Amino acid sequence: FTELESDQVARFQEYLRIRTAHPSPDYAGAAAFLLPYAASLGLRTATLHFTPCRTKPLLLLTWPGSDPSLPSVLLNSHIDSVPAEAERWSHPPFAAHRDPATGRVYARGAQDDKCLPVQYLEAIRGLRAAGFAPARTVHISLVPDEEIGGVDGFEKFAQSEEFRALNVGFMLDEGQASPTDVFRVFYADRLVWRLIVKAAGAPGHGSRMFDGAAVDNLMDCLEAVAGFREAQFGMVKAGERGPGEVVSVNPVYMKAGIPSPTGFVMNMQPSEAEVGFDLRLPPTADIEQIKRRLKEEWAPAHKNLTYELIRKGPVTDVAGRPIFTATDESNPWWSVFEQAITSAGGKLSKPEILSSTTDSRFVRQLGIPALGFSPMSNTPILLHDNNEFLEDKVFLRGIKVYEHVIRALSSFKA
Ligand code: MET
Ligand SMILES: [Zn+2]
Ligand SMILES: [Zn+2]
Repeated sequence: FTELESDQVARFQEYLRIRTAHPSPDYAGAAAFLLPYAASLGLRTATLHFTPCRTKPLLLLTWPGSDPSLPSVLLNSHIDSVPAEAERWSHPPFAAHRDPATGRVYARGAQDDKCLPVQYLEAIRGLRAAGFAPARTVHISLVPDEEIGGVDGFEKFAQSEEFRALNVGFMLDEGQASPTDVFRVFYADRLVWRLIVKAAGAPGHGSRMFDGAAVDNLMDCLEAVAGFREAQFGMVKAGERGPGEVVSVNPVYMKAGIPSPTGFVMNMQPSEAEVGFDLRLPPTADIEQIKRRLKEEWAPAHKNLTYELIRKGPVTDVAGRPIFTATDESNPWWSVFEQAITSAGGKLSKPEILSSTTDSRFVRQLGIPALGFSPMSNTPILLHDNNEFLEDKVFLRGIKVYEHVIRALSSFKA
């Protein structure tokens, strides 16, 4: 590595060591790292707040273009991460340990998505060093709370006067790693709902066999959901659909039992039980059909099951259409982006629907095109997983890719 490259990896590690994981993300620590970093590159910086407590800053970094009348380019990244089960990691999740043999940097957020701001900023450093000046203004937004739905983050930002004033023409946001050597790009996200099913039932002695116990009723629900899940997953396994093109429904928590000082009472059947599901739908999926299934098959009232289905975020754009960004000649930003990847020596896979969900949905809802892209090729998909890592060489290559991408997007004149 050159001295610059070693410094770039070191800055990535420094950012990863700031504990921005939920449930108590250190947003102040992240701001104290990112704002002076951006200022040292000559960017304008601003901090926005959308909560009265002002503990959830949204950082806005700006590289002014020579023609401010042109719509701007926005590069987004969320500051927060999901939690980590430290004892199950081979390296501590906030140490950002770099394995000298493989170059892997291990940390919560290494892929999702704390590589991005450092790559954006280092690409700008490279472009400035090369004497490049953008025609369009380039903004970087670093937002709180993406992992918990974005309610106090991008959702409020997208509705704000400050956002409108940016006159955003196109946004790039996080994508997902690619296990092969092509880069993946995403034109839509799945819609995210949370589903909670509660079962009631007759309590009784742990030894007694009877029908209609709460856990028994809940198991009927789980079985019905499992059948549906298997059919959806089957289409992915058979290669008929991409992982973003089916409905996923996965149990993420279960609650039942009567607590005792040593755990749970073993000889009583409880009168309540509960399960939470992460439910995701492709933008064109029929939610009414899912609701019918829920009422009739997954959580029928006659089995003493009740449910709550809560939508997280918008489902259609300003014109009432499913939220997605065009990846054909109708969207000039698409070809500029595609050509920039080629000029960087990269290859793109066929545009996909992201299986997870990002802040892009709030921008697409406004009718502004947005693509999900994280330049991580030859990398296993480890977001929200244990031992999340990104290889130093892959991280550094990403900086070069963004140099091409930012150069092209900010020079593009319609
Ligand atoms: C609950 S909104 C989405 C949060 C996160 N990005 C996910 O896809 O799980
Ligand atoms: Zn993310
Ligand atoms: Zn995530």
